[in-house]
Amino acid sequence: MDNAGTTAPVGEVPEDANQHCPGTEAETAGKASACEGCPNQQICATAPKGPDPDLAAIEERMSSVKHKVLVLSGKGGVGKSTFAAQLSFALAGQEKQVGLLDIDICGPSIPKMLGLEGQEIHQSNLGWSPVYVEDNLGVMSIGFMLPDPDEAVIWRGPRKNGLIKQFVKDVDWGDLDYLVVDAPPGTSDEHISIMQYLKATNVDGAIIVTTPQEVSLIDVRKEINFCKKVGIRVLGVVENMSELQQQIEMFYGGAGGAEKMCRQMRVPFLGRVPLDPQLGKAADEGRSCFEDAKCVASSTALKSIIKRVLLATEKNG
Ligand SMILES: Nc1ncnc2c1ncn2[C@@H]1O[C@H](COP(=O)(O)OP(=O)(O)OP(=O)(O)O)[C@@H](O)[C@H]1O
Ligand code: SF4
Repeated sequence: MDNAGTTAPVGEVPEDANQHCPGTEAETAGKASACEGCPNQQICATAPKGPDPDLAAIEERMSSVKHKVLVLSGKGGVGKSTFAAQLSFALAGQEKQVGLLDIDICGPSIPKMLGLEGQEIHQSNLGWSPVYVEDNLGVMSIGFMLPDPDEAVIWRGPRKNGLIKQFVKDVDWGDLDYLVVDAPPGTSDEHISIMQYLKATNVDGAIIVTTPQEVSLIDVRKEINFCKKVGIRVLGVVENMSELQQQIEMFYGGAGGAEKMCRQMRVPFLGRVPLDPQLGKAADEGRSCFEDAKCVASSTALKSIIKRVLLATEKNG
């Protein structure tokens, strides 16, 4: 799809005034104007309480999105963005209308993984227009706003929160079957923000990506507990890079750790994706692995996982 159909490029994200407050002892503590946009508001004792006036606009915007799925991981580098990108390609390949939202503000890799590096966001009278891979696959990421992809984004929580709010309130997604949200690793400001904004809008749930290593699984347990705490359903866990194609177990402990952990934590196990250099190559080149015969090992595994995701979400209506 031609992305140039709209008007002026969106400029730099405006500076958020509230970068100063480390916690409840700030001199501005509790003043509504100073606290606006701060992701700590839900947990801050001195934050002014009251409904966020933007929530109604977010609900309105999200009312045209049928299913919302978050892709999370405890640790970085486990393949979460790769999974989110391939999930989006797969859903779009099934004629679904798909939006992929990258809220990894400090490390946006989605533009590269979708082959959209160097693209810019445009604005129309309906809001920010996503960048389109295909007519039915639109993408939004801070990566489109950075003049240099190597530039480091060093933002405090309130400013990240402000941008995430804009992503769910101001992006003209249109009617979507699926909005896939790629979050940064861990449970940080971005997670609190997205949960806060999407919770009221019927999120289907979260998919958690991990590797079989125990250090990764420890963080997955935290991630599952975080989801339970904020009331987001865990659709299931994906064990990525689970084995070498030659059946060599790379990680101490080998494959299967995630499935055992899922039984203990009583969450669904969605399946394993093998370590497949062809999948890494497809991700680096911004391509769908489903259209590459060389990716047969990983794409077969991904297809059966995505089938389970579809079953779990479509049961929701
Ligand atoms: N199954 C796999 N086989 C081979 N390479 C993979 C596989 N999954 C992911 N990779 C590669 O591993 C690297 C890390 O993946 P990715 O960026 O998706 O991880 P991430 O969890 O999103 O990381 P972060 O959130 O820290 O940016 C990428 O180069 C990707 O191509
Ligand atoms: S809500 Fe945020 S800005 Fe307001 S007092 Fe608490 S920590 Fe500071």
